[in-house]
Amino acid sequence: MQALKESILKLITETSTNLPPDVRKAIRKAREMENAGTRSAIALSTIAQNIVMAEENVSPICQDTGLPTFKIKVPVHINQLEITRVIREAIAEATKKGVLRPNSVDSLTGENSGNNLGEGTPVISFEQWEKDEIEVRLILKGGGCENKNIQYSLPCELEGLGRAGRDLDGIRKCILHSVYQAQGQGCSAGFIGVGIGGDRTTGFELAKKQLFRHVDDTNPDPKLAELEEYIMEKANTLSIGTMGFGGNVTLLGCKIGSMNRIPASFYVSVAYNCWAYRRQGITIDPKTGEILNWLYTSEEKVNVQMDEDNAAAKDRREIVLHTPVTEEQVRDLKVGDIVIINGPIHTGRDALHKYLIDHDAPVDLNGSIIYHCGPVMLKDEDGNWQVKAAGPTTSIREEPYQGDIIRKFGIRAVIGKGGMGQKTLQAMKEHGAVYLNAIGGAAQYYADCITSVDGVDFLEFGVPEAMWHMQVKGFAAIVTMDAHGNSLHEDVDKTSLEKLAKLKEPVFK
Ligand SMILES: O=C(O)C[C@H](O)C(=O)O
Ligand code: SF4
Repeated sequence: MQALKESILKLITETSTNLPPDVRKAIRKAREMENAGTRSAIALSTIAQNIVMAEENVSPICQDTGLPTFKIKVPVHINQLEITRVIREAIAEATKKGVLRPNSVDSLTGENSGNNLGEGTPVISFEQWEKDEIEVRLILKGGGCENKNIQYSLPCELEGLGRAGRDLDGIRKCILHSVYQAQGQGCSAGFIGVGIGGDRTTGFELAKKQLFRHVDDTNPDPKLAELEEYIMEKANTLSIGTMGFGGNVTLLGCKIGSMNRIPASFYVSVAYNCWAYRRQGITIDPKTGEILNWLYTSEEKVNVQMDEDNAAAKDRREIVLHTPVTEEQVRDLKVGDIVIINGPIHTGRDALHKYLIDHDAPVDLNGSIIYHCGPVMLKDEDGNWQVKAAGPTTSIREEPYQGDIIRKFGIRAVIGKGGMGQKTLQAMKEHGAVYLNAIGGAAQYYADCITSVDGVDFLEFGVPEAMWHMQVKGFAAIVTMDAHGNSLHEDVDKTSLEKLAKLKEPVFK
């Protein structure tokens, strides 16, 4: 199997950089459903642009290339140990090339292995089958949407929907609730895989297995097909929209599987996948290791871009900010404004926020903008850092720290995605700061706005967690929390909960 490593490397590269046609089709359809000029339409336009850039640059669609998970089917005589060894080599090589971000972190020490290899990473599972070829499927599911997975134990009480019993209607309620609770934090509009039954482990496995189905297939079980269709229709009435900006499209796909359970347990497990739904598969010749077929392809090229892409945003103020920013400038901003940033900004996420609580910052952060981002970085031949991908990460993880850090260091704006909570909103009001929502997953689009890397601190935290000092030009984001106590995230949460409550009455008897 000489060619196996090359084939796996191609699979990893294709999965990370080129969104499959069925996913593109779903995004295209979403674009057609949103009205031009709205926040969600603008976000989808950026997403579409990013998809095209990733394919052209052969670079990650999103900087979070997730936990690489391989599902492999082999004929009986195949050596699984050899395949595992080759996959691990290919993963390390893809990381070196910047196709994958180094994402494997020791849970006790926090140390990043630097090559995506470590205890439990990547995930590789085998199954035997009667066919002659090898099938390898890969999913790169990022952390933000993984954090939005949810498991319900029936019966239970659900916000907005009341009691969910041990029947099809209870299952219906859980699935609707799973979409509501994700809000924009998992980079909506998303796809869900649902597993009914099993135990806590096999339920989630079944849910994730659904994510390998084609977006446009029909469930062979007519009851589940009906439920999938119902969820697709109703989830889109919640008006959560792209990135939680409000809008007509909240869910892009719903796939449901069912398995037996034991009498005392009744789980509904939901795996939430962001729009950057990166999964691909190949069949391989077991003699040569060469690729025979790609599993998620189509004859026609699906164009995600539209004529409206250059249309101006309707009724929206566009404000250019040069860093450092003054209190007066941020107090003038309102929810809904588009901000274009020029000048130096600094990245910071989980490790940095924890550190800054009781340490000084390595640079002056007065008037600065902090970007919640863990980029993919590569050093070029001259030893200079190059940004390979740099979209925002989910900000809510910094909620316990952010307010204190804004006050302590005089930060004027935070860029991230998914919004933050009351504690941060309060600090922004008191101190004079804003939250700027960038488009999650648009890692190529934002990498393009970074004109140079001035330096890095805390590289010992690992590439994603380090504090990168960058110069940006034309970096666009939307004000979703302002210094007057307004939060678009709170508003969308509230209205979507009201809409969820409208779906309380039983549907499936
Ligand atoms: O880790 C990241 O860069 C992003 C993450 O996938 C997230 O959605 O928060
Ligand atoms: S940032 Fe968004 S698009 Fe990227 S992996 Fe996380 S949830 Fe997915």
